[in-house]
Amino acid sequence: MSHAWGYAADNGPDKWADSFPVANGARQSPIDIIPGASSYDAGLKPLQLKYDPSNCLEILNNGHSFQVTFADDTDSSTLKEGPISGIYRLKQFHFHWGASDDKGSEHTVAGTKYPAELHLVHWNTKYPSFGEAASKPDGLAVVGVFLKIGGANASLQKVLDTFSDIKAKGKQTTFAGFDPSTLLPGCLDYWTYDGSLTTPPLLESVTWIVCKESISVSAEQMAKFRSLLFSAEGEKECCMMDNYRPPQPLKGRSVRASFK
Ligand SMILES: O=C(O)Cc1ccc(OCc2ccccc2)cc1
Ligand SMILES: [Zn+2]
Repeated sequence: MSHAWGYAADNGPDKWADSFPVANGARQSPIDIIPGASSYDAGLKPLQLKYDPSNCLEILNNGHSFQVTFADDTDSSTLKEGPISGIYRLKQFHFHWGASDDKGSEHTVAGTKYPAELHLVHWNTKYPSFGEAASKPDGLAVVGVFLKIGGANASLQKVLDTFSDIKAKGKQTTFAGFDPSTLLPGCLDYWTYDGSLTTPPLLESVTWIVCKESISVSAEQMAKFRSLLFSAEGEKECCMMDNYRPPQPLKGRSVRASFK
């Protein structure tokens, strides 16, 4: 791929293997989760998520999604327990979504697509930094949460209210004091499997933790997601939507469930 990766026909998921051969690797993400084929593991612990809103720094349009970035120089916003060992620090969260409400999530559940999926990205503090951790098989842990059309989500609205400041690629603005735990479902039952980043460089370093329960988003709020741009200021406007990779081959991996 001579030009940067994206989600269009000429630089999208079907083309990523040209520049990132690991795209055809043994532990790629996302996957289609088939509940009946997952195995309940009584040894899986409940997730221990503790986030400090004062770590929330800014929100950025990176041209692929928007992301909310956190200070990760201390253990004040962490993921522990669940399927992982040790302490993983929250680095950022972002979303993937569709052009319409019938698609947009990366993981699917027995073929069902959700309109969007939230990813909370954490890195293993046994490594010195996110960048170092991202290249290790146990380096990252991403909590995935499905968004389902329903009532408006007041917590999500705080994020959407910043969009006028970050409409174009490369725009960022201060976003302080946001508590990401307000975006989590009430029940933290999950599926877990070994996978990868779902965007280039597609590194096979992610322990995926996908919540069974979704959070709500209104159709009007989903329309707001689609008002962001893939394009930078001064470029031909291209609305940000369908920024999801489709499910990848399981290649013999097992998916464990924390619930019966
Ligand atoms: O949640 C996902 O989509 C996986 C994912 C998680 C983190 C992420 O960070 C970008 C990045 C990671 C490693 C190296 C360069 C860039 C990129 C993708
Ligand atoms: Zn993601």
